[in-house]
Amino acid sequence: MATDPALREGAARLVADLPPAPAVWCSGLRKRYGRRTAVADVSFTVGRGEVVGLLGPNGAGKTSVIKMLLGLVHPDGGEALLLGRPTAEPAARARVGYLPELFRYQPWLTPAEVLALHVRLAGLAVPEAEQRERLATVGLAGRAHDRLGGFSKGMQQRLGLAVALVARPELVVLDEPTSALDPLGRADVRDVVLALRAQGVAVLLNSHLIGEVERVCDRVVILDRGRVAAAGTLAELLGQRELRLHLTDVPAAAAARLAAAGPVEREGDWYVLALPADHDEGAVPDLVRDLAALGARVHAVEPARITLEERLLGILRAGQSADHGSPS
Ligand SMILES: Nc1ncnc2c1ncn2[C@@H]1O[C@H](COP(=O)(O)OP(=O)(O)OP(=O)(O)O)[C@@H](O)[C@H]1O
Repeated sequence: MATDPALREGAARLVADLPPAPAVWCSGLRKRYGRRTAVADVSFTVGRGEVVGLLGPNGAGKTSVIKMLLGLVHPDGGEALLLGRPTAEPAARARVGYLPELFRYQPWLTPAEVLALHVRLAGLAVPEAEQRERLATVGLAGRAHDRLGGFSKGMQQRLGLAVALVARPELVVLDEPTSALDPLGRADVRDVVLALRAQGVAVLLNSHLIGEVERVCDRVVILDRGRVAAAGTLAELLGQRELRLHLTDVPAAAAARLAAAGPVEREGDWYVLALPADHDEGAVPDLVRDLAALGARVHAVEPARITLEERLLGILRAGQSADHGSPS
């Protein structure tokens, strides 16, 4: 069938004007190893320039999902696209940097040689100065020409991060990037992730260090037994803000005023009030004024918010008790 060149051009313009495909898109991913289901049903998206944390207990399926996304493990079901291309296409992975959970580089090579090798494998021309910069980013500038045989685990992990960054990726997948790092190294990785986001590079981060995820991630996907147990922005997941009040001599009218403000839990003289998500700015000062006017003695008022760790534990425990309660 002959196609009209004007029509073809118009279609090409339309496609060029579309927003870029997400960095990661997956739907209904499934994987079994023998009789064990590692991944039952996983769908999520990582937008361009977005930092998404993958959380979950041991064996939840995080590494299996990452390997399916990268085309290293063949899924039994579902679909995945990397930067808009099917993961099975090698071209899909050309602009993806990956730091695997377990890896070992050849001990006779130097960091400079490892980076040069990965640049060649990626088929890119990255100048040596830029490769040296990547080593400096991960704190290995002074060790560029030392043999890896004498490197500590943490230094190898730093090199792994440099490898993931060297070929100018548009998406970086980090599987437990800080497991061997000291606190300074962890802070360095945080800075690297934030710098990547500032450059518009998307990051998928699998880490058991929840505080780390809470500090750098825009969104979190929580996996439990091969399924997405919860997903959302930190504001969505941790949305409920709490107010801790230290009160004594609380008359019934003040207790009623407090209860009218939202659900309250009492621990001795401390009252923990869950503020409604849509509370306005005046709600807290109005409450404190009313409590005092009604005769309560107000010793302290502290804002509080549940941590991601508390939320994660709540989700996982709720999943467990739902399972125990359901008929088998
Ligand atoms: N190659 C494999 N062969 C057999 N079983 C596997 C294989 N890889 C993973 N599994 C199983 O699949 C399940 C999910 O494992 P996976 O490594 O994806 O979990 P994870 O969430 O990354 O765990 P962790 O936090 O401990 O690294 C586990 O029960 C694991 O034993």
